[in-house]
Amino acid sequence: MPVEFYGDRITLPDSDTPPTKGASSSSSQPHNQSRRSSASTSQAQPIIIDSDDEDWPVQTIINEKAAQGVKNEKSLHRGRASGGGSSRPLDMKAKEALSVQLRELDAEIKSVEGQIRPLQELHSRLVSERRNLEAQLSASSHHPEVTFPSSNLPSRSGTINYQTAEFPFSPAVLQTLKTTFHLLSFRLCQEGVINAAVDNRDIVCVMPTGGGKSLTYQLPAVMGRGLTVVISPLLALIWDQVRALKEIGIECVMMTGATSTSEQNEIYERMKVGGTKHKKEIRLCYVTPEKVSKSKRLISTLEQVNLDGRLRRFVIDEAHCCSQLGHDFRPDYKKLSMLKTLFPRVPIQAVTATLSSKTLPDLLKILRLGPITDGTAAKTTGTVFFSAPLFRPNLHYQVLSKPASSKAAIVALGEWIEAHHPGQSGIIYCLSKKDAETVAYELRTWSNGDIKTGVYHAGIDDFQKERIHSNWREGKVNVICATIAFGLGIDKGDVRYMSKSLEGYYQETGRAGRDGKDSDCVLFFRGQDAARLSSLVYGDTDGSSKLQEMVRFAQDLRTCRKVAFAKYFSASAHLSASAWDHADTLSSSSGAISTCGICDNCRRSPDSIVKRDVTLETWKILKVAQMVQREGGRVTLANLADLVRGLGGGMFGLVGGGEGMRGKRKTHGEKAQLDLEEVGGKVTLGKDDTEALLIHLLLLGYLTDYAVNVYMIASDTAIRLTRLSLDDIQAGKGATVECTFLASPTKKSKGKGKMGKQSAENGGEAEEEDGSEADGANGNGKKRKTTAAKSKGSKVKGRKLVSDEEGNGEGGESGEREWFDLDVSIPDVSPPPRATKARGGKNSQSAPIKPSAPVAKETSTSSTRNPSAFIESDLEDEADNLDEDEGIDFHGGDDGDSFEGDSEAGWDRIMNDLRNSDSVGTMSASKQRSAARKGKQGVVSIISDSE
Ligand SMILES: Nc1ncnc2c1ncn2[C@@H]1O[C@H](COP(=O)(O)OP(=O)(O)OP(=O)(O)O)[C@@H](O)[C@H]1O
Repeated sequence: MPVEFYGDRITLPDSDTPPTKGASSSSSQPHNQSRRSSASTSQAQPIIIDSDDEDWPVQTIINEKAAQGVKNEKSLHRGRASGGGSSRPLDMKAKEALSVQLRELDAEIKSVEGQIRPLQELHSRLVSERRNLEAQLSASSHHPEVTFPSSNLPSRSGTINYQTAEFPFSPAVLQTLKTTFHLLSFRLCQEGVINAAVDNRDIVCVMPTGGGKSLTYQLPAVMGRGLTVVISPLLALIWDQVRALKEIGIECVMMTGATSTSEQNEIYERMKVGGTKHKKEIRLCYVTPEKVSKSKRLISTLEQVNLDGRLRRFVIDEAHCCSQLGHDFRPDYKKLSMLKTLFPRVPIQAVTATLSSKTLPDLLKILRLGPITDGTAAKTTGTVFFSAPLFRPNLHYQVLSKPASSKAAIVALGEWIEAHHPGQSGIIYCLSKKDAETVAYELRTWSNGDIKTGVYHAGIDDFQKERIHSNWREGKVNVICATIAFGLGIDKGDVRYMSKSLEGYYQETGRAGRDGKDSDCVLFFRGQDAARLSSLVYGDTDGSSKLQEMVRFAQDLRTCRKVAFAKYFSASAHLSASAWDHADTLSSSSGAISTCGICDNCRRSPDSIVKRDVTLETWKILKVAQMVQREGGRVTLANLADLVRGLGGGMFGLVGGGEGMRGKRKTHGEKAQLDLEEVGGKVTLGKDDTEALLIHLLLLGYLTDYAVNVYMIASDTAIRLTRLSLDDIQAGKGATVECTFLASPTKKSKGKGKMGKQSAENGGEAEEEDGSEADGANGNGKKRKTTAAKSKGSKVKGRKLVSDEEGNGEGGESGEREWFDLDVSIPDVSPPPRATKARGGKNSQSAPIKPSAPVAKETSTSSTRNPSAFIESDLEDEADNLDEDEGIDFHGGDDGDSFEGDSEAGWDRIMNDLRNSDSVGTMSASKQRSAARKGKQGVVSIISDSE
């Protein structure tokens, strides 16, 4: 009679009485009797052990007779002797007796383990031998349905070059590529990785996003018998891959939290049995890391498959998620270290596109992999390492300046899409779920429905996600407005258009141009975004430093984007800078890298940017920041930009309880006023340039931020300049600070004289600091002229421009502001805004981009290039990131412009539309409440609802 053991209870399944917790048996029989009968009569019957698996009952089958019967019997007797199962408090003697029994049991378990181990080893050896024999047989019969041995003998040097087609199994590999995957040739290091996989090696493979990593494990998986388990982080990725594999007739399954119990039962059964006459063997099983770490049933099934010699390989996709040092750490990935412990002989293949030098050793340690060995000269032991050029020459990177107002940003976005990729596929990555929803709605409204948008983020339920995903695939939706939840793994060939980190940005842009055709990756960026992003990365390991690099990338008007990526990712020889150019592996340590010739900075006209001496402006900014600090105030980046430019009457907010320089205690919400004459007058840079300079000073370390990186203060470094007087600075004393700005065509046409000693330089590094600490004159011995003096003429001209173009010709502050907002130029690839749709807003700001010669490869025009793109967008002002409930002072958006969603009616309209729309996802209830609350309060403040 079978006995079921439910955790701490034993029941007789055919008993009438259901088992009750704590009781040894639910039957009327005495415990002893039931247990004895179970032990004595259930030979060769399974004991079913329930586990704590969350999703379904877990059953580990143990053959009582073969393995544990005697031991179980013993332990049952022990339990009986000690009154196990009783809830009576135990006296000292009984406790001691139990402890003794426990120790005995431990000793016995240890001894049994000792006996099992040699058997397990023997089993693995036999399985391996069997594979060898099978392979030899297959080599002679040329039958592709086999597994392959490590049959490529090392060369004389004792190493193996996997990147060749000289293996006994190479013909079968090529045949599978063509007949099963319908592909003609390999890309990048695919062939090497596949060879190493067929050779049963542990592998780490770093290939660019969209480079074709999937094939490197899918192809070996369909050669020969056995099951390959792919651990992948995202449902969207899993759906996509399983769908694609099924389309080409490969037996694959997925097991996620959404898989029903009956489906799972069937899958487990099929896994255990392998191939039968009626059902083909499952070749690939996709699971989430959560499933692996939580499901004992899955693990026990895999153990059985392994014992049967059919567990071929574990693939860990997006393997960088294992490491806390990576940009996307996931705790369940870390638990994958158990794989090598439980399945020491099953090879592991870790694949990723973004693996930094710091992450690689950590990854090896977590996955318990051996030291790496180069795939082109691999030792016979260790983990074979492959990497491929990480730069994809079909991706055209571009950073566009995001207009200050949300509405203008939508207009810029919409115009860009319609100009370059009308009616085609794209993804707009947004910073938060709310952003994604708002952008989707606004874009669709702005375009009168021409741009069909959909929303995809973690708050959308699985059913809707699937629907949006398939609508997008079928072209019913052109543009998905998404958070990174839509990012990893989405494989739609014709995505053309588009963070918190460059790794994330690289991943996101990797969705574009996966069919190999030219595509655009556009980052809409504004300095204020940095503050908003800062609060989102707060708490992330290295979050701030990663964000700094992202901001540096976005601000950089000179460095080739490919070089910038390479610099960032190439901190070690493992991922050398040249890895962006060549299919190098570990052996490469050369730092040489060519420019891409196709990004905005490569194509930028040399005279469209100017490098200016901004030491005086820097001094003023730092002085103002110090004055605000001394007064007990606090300013955001936008506030500080306004303050130094003399806007808002020099007012700034104070923190409650502080004591200002006038010795008076401040009340929360109180404001103070700044006298800019104390610092020699205002900074006369335009709004955008001032913001750019503030970010530049943040990157140089003169300014720093605090309170979740929202407020700006002068750093300790600031003293290098602020210790000097205005006269000293004007006399050219102290360090020189330079910054590169976009040049306006208007200013340029007025001649270099107006720029003073500003120089327009092309190429080389972006902004740099002279670094001279000498208190004497500048290097050129001349006095430092102020930008104010230099640009005075232009300023007046600017006001006139405003007057001419917008008919509001007012001077003063707003005139200045408008003039600087006119300090923009539309990339000459853009068409003029459409006159038919009376849409407000300014055009996106960018230096004129003209194809510059020589260009590495011919760049397509918008008409010939595959028409769609990948856009990174954040449409909220930094104030939007703050919650008024947090008691943080802020001064609202500096443009006074807000979404319609800021009013209750506006939100209602958005939500109704979102609900009724076929192409746009719905908004969560919490968001609705939040929106309504904000509407009532009339405050431009939106709770950050990031992923
Ligand atoms: N050898 C090849 N020839 C032609 N197309 C290929 C080849 N290998 C892969 N592809 C195609 O390239 C696209 C991207 O491949 P895949 O999804 O494997 O990329 P990936 O490296 O996993 O990207 P990601 O890291 O972004 O998930 C797919 O559409 C795939 O069919």
